[in-house]
Amino acid sequence: MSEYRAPNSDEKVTGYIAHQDTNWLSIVCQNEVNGNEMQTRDGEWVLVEPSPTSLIVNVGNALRAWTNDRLHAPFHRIMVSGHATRYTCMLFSSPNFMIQVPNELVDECHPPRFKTHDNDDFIRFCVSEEGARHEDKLKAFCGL
Ligand SMILES: O=C(O)CCC(=O)C(=O)O
Ligand SMILES: [Fe+2]
Repeated sequence: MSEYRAPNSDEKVTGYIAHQDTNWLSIVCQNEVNGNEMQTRDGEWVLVEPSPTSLIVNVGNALRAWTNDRLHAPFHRIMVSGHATRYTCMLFSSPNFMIQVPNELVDECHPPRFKTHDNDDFIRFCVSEEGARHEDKLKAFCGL
């Protein structure tokens, strides 16, 4: 669970800086207080506004690697404003095994994008000083 305190102002403040998830999939349920913004491939920030009965399902870098970059792991950030505290409940699924691009996803138009790697090593890289220096941590860690 996460709690994002209400800033009690109309101005948007950062609750969580822009990042890509390291895992396979993230499933997020929020208490009807918006704040999750996703970046499109064109660099535009879009507010995610799920219905009260919807969940946000987000692709992380592990699934991006396994699909040879075909699934996009969007940068996202949490921006909050107003007087309501935002709560989210999240489920992260994270593979703790080797990630190898399947042959079926490699062809002339889609050359291999990532070296076979242990996802635990990738997570360690993400939280290291070296990892912190890179915006696209997956590419920096195992990009081809
Ligand atoms: O609170 C949210 O909507 C998502 C939080 C998030 O992006 C994360 O914990 O990785
Ligand atoms: Fe996230």
